[in-house]
Amino acid sequence: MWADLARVLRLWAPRRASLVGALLVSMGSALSGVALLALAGQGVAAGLAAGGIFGLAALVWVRPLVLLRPMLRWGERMASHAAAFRALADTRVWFFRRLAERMPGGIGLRGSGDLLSRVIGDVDALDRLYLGGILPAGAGLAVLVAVLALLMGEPWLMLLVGLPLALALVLPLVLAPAATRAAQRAADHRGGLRAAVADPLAGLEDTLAANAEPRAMERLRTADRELMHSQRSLVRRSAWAGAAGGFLAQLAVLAALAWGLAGGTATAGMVVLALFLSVAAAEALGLMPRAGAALASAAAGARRLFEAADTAPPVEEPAAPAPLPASNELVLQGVRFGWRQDAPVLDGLNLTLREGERVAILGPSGAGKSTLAALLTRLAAPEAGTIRLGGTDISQLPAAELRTRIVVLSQQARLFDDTIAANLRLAAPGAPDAALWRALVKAGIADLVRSLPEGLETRCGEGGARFSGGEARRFALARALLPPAGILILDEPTTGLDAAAERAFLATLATACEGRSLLLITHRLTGDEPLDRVWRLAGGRLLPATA
Ligand SMILES: Nc1ncnc2c1ncn2[C@@H]1O[C@H](COP(=O)(O)OP(=O)(O)OP(=O)(O)O)[C@@H](O)[C@H]1O
Repeated sequence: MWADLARVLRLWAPRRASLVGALLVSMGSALSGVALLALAGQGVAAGLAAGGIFGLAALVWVRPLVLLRPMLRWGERMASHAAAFRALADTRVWFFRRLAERMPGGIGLRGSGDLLSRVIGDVDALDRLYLGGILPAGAGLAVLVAVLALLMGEPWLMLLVGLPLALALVLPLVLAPAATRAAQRAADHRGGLRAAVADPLAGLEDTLAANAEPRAMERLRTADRELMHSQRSLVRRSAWAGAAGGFLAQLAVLAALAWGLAGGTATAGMVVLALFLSVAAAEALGLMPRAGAALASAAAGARRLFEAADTAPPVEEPAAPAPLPASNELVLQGVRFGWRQDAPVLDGLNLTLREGERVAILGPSGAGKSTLAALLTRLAAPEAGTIRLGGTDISQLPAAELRTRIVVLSQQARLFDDTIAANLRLAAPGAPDAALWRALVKAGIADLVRSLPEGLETRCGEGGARFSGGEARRFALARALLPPAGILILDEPTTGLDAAAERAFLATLATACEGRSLLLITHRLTGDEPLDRVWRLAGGRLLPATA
């Protein structure tokens, strides 16, 4: 667990200044509490010794501290939370980027709910490392050092008071590893609960149509029970740790009292000081053992994050990238690839797509057509053979640059819950409205957008729910047409269109793809497609369609 937590700290290195700054404020705040009570203690002790009006000098110093303390408290809260939130935001972006690089090959997680739990819940849990672990430990350490320094004149008293306080400070380090398994279970169950909510809600229509809501509810109840169970175990540990911390703090008070009683009146001044100091330390150190559970939760979150983030990316970026070639000619030679090692989907595939050529690849379901599109956009890499763009092996090209040349309209192209304009600009940020309209015209959906009161600013709804399947498909095509890519791959572009719409769509294809190479991936052809050549994908290879 310590290695995971250390890695989190390394991730937060760019925020070191604000994190350390807030830690110093927190230590200052804790020390001001000690100073306040130490001065009060001295005042009382001086009063006891003089037997009259006591501690006037102490009172002079106490007054500014009375003001300073709440101000430092306020500053500590503000600074520490701001620093922690910034560090968490960085972590979330880092994690999202790592996921995005690994998702195309299938990251092997339990689904979107679990993934969401990792991006939100597990990242949030990391704040306990700082707010629940480092910050109180820093403040506690400062207080302990101050107490020891102030009692140094009486070594035995220092030892008796300091020992239980030091124990309270180190207890979390002992308790945290033991709580890790419970924290891990709680984090996993939280992920399970989110999945149990998100999955049936995402497919609500199917859930209702299959009368499956009682089963979905049962799954939710089970996930809830499991989460409650693991959380209870974690809370139990935290409660025991809290009690242990309280006990150790009281022990320090008791030790000071016992030492005083044993020493008689000669030691009264130091005893009063020690008593006041133990009370001040109890605030900073008494709750310290509970930090063990906080550290365990942070470690569990970190482990789940790194587990997902460290999955091997399906495609490595080139160490020394080659420049984008001028030509858009695509040549595939002897390409072999399988999603599982023992099951090749493509095996010895050859294909040449010349500039401006329009080629169709036919094949039954599962033949590997979409797999080919994934290889061409470097969402996966061939096990053997080469794919060259303008003579350069695409493994030498950065994926992002390659995708400015090769654009795919995938089978599951998705509209996001945003405006039509934002959905289109996903492919070409900064594209002017005129370019959006040109793409909409080419995709044959401009008239519909013109008829909408809010035009380009109309929201699409989640998954494009605001539009029919065919309309959503045309918007996705417009998005694919927007960037000036030389090669367009259309994977089953007419899915969801009726026969008339399909014909109309294919009729627009020639204009839509003007000046670009086209690779049309489909189960069947209608005869309306503007094609130069047709291939059939069978047994992992391409054969002429007539063969
Ligand atoms: N990400 C993936 N992880 C594991 N296996 C995959 C993945 N994508 C595809 N496959 C498998 O690879 C094989 C080819 O799938 P692919 O989607 O390329 O076929 P397809 O020809 O496009 O089929 P369809 O026309 O039904 O879309 C199938 O057996 C499929 O189960």
